[in-house]
Amino acid sequence: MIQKSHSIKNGMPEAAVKYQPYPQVALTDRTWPSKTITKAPIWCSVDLRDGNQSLVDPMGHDRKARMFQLLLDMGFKEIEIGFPSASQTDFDFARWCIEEGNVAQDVSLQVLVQCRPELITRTFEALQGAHKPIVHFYNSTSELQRRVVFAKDVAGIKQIATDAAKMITDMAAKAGGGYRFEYSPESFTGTELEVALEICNAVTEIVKPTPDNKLILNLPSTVEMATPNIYADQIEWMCRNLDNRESLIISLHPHNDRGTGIAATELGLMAGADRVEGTLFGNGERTGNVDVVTLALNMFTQGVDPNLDCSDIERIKEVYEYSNQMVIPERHPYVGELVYTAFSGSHQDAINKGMKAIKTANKPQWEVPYLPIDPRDVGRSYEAIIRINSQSGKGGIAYILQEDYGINLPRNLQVEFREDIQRITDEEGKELPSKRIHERFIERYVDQPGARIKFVDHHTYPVGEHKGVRVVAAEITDNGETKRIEGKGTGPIDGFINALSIYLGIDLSVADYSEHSLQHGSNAAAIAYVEMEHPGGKLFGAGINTNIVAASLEAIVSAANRVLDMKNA
Ligand SMILES: CC(=O)SCCNC(=O)CCNC(=O)[C@H](O)C(C)(C)COP(=O)(O)OP(=O)(O)OC[C@H]1O[C@@H](n2cnc3c(N)ncnc32)[C@H](O)[C@@H]1OP(=O)(O)O
Ligand SMILES: CC(C)C(=O)C(=O)O
Repeated sequence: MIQKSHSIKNGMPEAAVKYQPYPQVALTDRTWPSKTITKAPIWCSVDLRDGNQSLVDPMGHDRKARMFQLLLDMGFKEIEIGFPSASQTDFDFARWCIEEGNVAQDVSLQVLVQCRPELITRTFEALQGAHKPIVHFYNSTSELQRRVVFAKDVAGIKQIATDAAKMITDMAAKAGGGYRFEYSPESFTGTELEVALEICNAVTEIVKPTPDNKLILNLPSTVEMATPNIYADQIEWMCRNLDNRESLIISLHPHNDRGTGIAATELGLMAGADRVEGTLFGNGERTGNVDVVTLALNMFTQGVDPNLDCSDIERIKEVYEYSNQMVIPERHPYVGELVYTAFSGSHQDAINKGMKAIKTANKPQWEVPYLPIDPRDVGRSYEAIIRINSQSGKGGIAYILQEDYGINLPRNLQVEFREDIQRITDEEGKELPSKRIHERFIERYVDQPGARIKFVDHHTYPVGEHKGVRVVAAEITDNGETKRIEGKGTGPIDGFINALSIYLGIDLSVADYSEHSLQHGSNAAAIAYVEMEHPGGKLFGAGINTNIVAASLEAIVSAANRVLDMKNA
């Protein structure tokens, strides 16, 4: 039984009694902090092995085959297809990949095996006929596992690794060569560096790699135990001290127990590693393996070609969800449903302005606030960039009306309409879809069901001796009754507002006016906006018509109706 901690603090056992801090690495002249990642590593997908071994229901043939095809399509050149000595399913899948998988010659199939003779023999059976397969053998080397799991000292653990290395290289030679090898001191992050170095060097001595036929030395963060800088120190230390470094490919295999798998991998690459093993979106044991899609897209957004095709992230997600039978959360980097969406006002305002600026600048560089990547680069659209709820502002509402309906609200109308939308979102406490925002705009400013005044028609004619002044004679309905009204002005807007002011007995004037064509919808209509000054202040009206003058006069009527509503309220 696990001994109970005596002292309790904040309801939990006292941390310093139950857990120990991870030791620092003695590397005062570390160089990785000033390095940058300038090229993609060699990628190896371990979805079909490490990912698969963590699933509630491991993949059968169909789920594996679909994932395998995706990995090939994405451009992985090294794919760990399973642990063929562990199960018939994995054995048969290896045979299928070799015999029917249509694997190009530049792709290496990789399989995992423990350092156990019967499993190694079976692994070679599974690999017969494969082109340059990678035999990946491992044994655990950590202090804890040496003591608790294997009950062996360092020499005994080293012996497990070297015996397997001998057996594997002999079997490969007997089979006529053509194999590649990978060795992992599993639980590396729990292993003293000198011990890991001694065991790795012993394996290297047996495998005898050359610069043309390198050994992959995989240094896994089997369990992530410390901050990412410590992993980077460990990798730099190993890279400096390993024998025959030029004949080695140093590989990372990070897990994500502390939630810093990505950071650890990036720092590990800066520290000198050449290769990364990981899974799509980070499926894997416990909190997962490192997420290779995020890693690749992190590189991409730094201007580095990631050498992995992530251009159809929806397909990657779909296959991930089918094959792993797991669901990707909404906030997952680059792929989550909500990661390209802003609900909050200031973010929406900045995105709206950024998108406009990028269109105007017409430059290839992407620079939109709050969007570190152009969603279209991964096959996502701009549709969901902005969604409206009670946290939203005028910029977001304006963006939606512009993008979805071609309605380009003047700034002061954005402010006015936002107050109306805010009332609704506060009342309902939910997201307001784009369609409802548009319906609300049309109802309030354009259609105005139940409004007192409707515009019907107008014509203008000159006023005898006054140059430039015209009479506007218009037909309107007032609560359904047809009325003829008349006014004077320099143009139809001026004259019509004069006519309405006289008719309603309210002093009205135009404070601002604008219009534009409406590209959306079947009719090529125009929309006009009028900001109307009245004794109680200013407010907006809008009109939509295929005739631009009619649209303007409708906008005046719209504003007048709203003034009347205010007076009656
Ligand atoms: C960190 C990782 O992801 S490592 C990969 C882990 N993946 C898997 O285990 C998935 C597939 N594994 C399996 O299906 C099974 O474990 C098998 C078929 C490989 C082996 O099954 P079994 O022999 O029945 O059982 P089990 O796994 O419990 O064997 C453990 C034994 O192997 C030894 N062992 C474990 N790993 C290794 C290794 N890498 N090299 C040599 N011996 C090992 C253990 O010390 C233990 O020995 P003991 O029986 O003397 O106590
Ligand atoms: C076999 C090794 C590489 C492994 O999966 C791990 O350490 O997590």
